[in-house]
Amino acid sequence: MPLFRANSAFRRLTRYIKPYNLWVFITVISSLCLAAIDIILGKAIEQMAQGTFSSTQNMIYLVVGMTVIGMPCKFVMRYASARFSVSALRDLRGDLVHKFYDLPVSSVERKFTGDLVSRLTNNTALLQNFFIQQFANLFYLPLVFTASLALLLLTSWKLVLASLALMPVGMIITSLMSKPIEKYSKELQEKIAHLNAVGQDAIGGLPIVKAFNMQAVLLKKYLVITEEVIRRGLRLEKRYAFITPVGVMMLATPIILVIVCGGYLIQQGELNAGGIVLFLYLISFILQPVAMLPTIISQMKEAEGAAKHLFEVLDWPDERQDGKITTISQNLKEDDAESKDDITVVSFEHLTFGYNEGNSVLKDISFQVGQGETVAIVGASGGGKSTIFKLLCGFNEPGEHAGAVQLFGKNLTDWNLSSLRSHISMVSQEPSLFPATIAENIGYGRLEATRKEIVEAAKAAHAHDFIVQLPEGYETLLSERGGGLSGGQKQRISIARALLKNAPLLLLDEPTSALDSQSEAQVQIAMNAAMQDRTVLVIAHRLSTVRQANRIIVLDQGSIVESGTHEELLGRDGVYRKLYLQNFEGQQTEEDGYSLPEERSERRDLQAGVL
Ligand SMILES: Nc1ncnc2c1ncn2[C@@H]1O[C@H](COP(=O)(O)OP(=O)(O)OP(=O)(O)O)[C@@H](O)[C@H]1O
Repeated sequence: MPLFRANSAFRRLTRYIKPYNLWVFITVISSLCLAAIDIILGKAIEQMAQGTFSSTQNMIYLVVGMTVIGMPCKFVMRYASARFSVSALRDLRGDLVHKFYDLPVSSVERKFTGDLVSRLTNNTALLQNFFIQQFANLFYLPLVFTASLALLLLTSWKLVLASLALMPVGMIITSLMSKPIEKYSKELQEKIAHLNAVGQDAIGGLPIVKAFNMQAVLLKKYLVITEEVIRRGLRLEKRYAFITPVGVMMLATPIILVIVCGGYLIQQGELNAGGIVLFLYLISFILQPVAMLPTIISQMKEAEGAAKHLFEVLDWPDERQDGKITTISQNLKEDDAESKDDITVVSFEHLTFGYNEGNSVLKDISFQVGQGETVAIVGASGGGKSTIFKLLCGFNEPGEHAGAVQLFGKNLTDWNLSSLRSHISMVSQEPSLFPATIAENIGYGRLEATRKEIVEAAKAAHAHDFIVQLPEGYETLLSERGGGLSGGQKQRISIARALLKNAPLLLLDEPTSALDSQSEAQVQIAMNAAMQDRTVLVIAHRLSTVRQANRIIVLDQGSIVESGTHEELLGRDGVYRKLYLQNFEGQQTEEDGYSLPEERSERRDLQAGVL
């Protein structure tokens, strides 16, 4: 049967159903009981019509008895099939979410979020509904069909043949018509996923959409995809519409044939009235499965399409799970003070890296960051600053012969990625918040942290004061976009999270978004707290940050063109000086509270072109 052919999506689904075999068993047993009840009643009706049943009173007892047993059977059948379907699909959803976390960041970046969410919600719902609605039928219908057919064949094989003569024709037509349903359904699911992606992005990017008056353009795009969804949906529905009258025809014609041909057989003395009554009662149990067959086959194909779409995700390659290094080597431990200053936390050795073959984003990069050092990376947009961070977090990995990246003295490729990340705190340019309370958002930095530690981290990040002023304080529920909080407040929550994690290496991507000067000053203070006594690599956009750094690395189109302290670099007539003149000189450094008097005069000097 194609349903469970080797490696088919349904076969893979059975793995999810297996743990709930008890509920599957209950579903099967209750559906078989229901089939048995129908057959017993059919037999009794035949005997009644033939006048061979013991008494009318016994018949009533039998009908009432069967109904009393049948009703709970129906309940159990429906509940048990829902029970195993919901449980199995919950596990599958869990595996999918787990899979999303196991996927390399680089491969998820290329996918539409809406598409992944749609697979997780729409496709699993489709499968769940199929199992709830049709699974029991897969047992009930064949049994009731076979038993009814056997009884009717024993009564009059001629009438069986005559009444079901057109059945094979209907089945062939149905089978031919339902063939493309699986393909159509998969294509529809893909389009729905695309539609969800566009819809989700419209909601996520609402401020920008409005600010740029992009509503009309995006709405048009949405409507074009909606049209496409409708077109594909209707193409699928057309198939169902073709199949439905065939089903009706298959249901109606045998009954007419039973009456016409049965009457003829009675005239010929080959059948009695009881036989006709039995036929009219039992034929429905033959016709019902046959009439439902097209729907079941179509829904099955649709479900198979959805399952394939899901298993496709589960088959995407995972991020590597190997790597024997799981902790910082002994020489980095606090108590080993001797060589502390010589310890290299980050080391890039002649690293060349590109996202696409033949297109190097980083070219022959070499630099080191020692323990306790703060190193700032500066450079024009697109120069490769964030790519360095992505490499350090293992989101992307360098090729085999393209130089080396070492963290805490070990090659990136030898590190177990999850362990490596537990040694790194990261604050990204855009604050990343999750749909959870503020306390939870900070607490994600260290799951075992106590409330006291969370509050301390918030205080250190200068977030505590505004948090306690919120009506629900630390229990304020945030949306994933942190609605209700200012940009600077969101950033300080992200910094508090990084502070709580207290990892030995801090990667800090300074926010460039226009925060008002007060917010910016507070974020700056929070950042300084985070940088205190830590090894920090910071993508710097602010003068006060570069001035604090022990060393500045200047990236230009993927290459390190200069490196040194702020003063050293200003002394050279190089890229840094140009950047300084372009970007830093206009900054309101007085407001961040960190500008030095000589900085202001220096700026005047630079403006006058003296330096
Ligand atoms: N996932 C990716 N796939 C392909 N190319 C990428 C990817 N991410 C970045 N790039 C490219 O790599 C180059 C460096 O990007 P990167 O984000 O590292 O620059 P950046 O210096 O951090 O820029 P900015 O200051 O604007 O954030 C750019 O040309 C960018 O287009």
